[in-house]
Amino acid sequence: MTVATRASAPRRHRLGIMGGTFDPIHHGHLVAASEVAAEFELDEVVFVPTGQPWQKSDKQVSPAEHRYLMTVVATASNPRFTVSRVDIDRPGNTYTVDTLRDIRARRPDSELFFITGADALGQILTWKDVEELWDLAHFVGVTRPGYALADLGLEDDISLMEIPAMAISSTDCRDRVARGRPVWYLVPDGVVQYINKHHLYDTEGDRP
Ligand SMILES: Nc1ncnc2c1ncn2[C@@H]1O[C@H](COP(=O)(O)OP(=O)(O)OP(=O)(O)O)[C@@H](O)[C@H]1O
Ligand SMILES: O=C(O)c1ccc[n+]([C@@H]2O[C@H](COP(=O)([O-])O)[C@@H](O)[C@H]2O)c1
Repeated sequence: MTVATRASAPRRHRLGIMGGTFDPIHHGHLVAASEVAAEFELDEVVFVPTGQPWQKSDKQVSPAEHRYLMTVVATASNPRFTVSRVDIDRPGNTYTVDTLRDIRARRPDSELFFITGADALGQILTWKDVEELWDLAHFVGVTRPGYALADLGLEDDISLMEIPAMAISSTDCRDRVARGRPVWYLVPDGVVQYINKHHLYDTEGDRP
């Protein structure tokens, strides 16, 4: 006798995407990715350094290769963390709609989760082609000290999540290096060494 069995659909690969300028990457970014990965049972989180962050065009941003390599150094010890060059290899301004299309094209079998901090989430309605984003990925907004988690009325498309408060910003890390203050324990050790080796941010000639 043969027994008919219904094949259950295989679980789709769950891919988190942590986009950022990462100038430099710090422990706030890493904790956010780790917390969302645990909560949403993600198989992988890909960190995507921006190419040209158009909403930071009034600020000086370090060369993309430095930001990319610091991201590689920072994530190397976590087997579930990877880094993508899609945004830095695409010419022109970086838009998340392009990031998500490119990653979907490369990873068609994955379910995508885009991770943003409360400050970025508060700006999301100003992003290019925002209405297309919800079809490309599920968005997860995480808490960040100093910013309120905006309720955008998009609860079907955006999950909000409280994470351990890490009062760290890349701006503060850059300012610290410029003033000769340490960034040990704010950024991974390898990133401290990378900043030191390449003299990033030390406009006054001081080292981290
Ligand atoms: N301490 C933090 N806690 C939670 N999320 C964060 C934290 N720092 C950054 N993020 C989030 O990580 C993403 C990338 O941030 P980004 O690379 O711009 O870092 P940043 O510290 O905000 O940099 P800058 O100070 O230069 O603006 C954004 O979604 C941002 O909201
Ligand atoms: O798509 C947009 O128009 C857009 C505008 C601003 C920021 N983003 C994305 O938001 C993420 C965080 O950006 P940032 O500038 O806070 O580092 C990063 O992946 C950016 O590409 C995207």
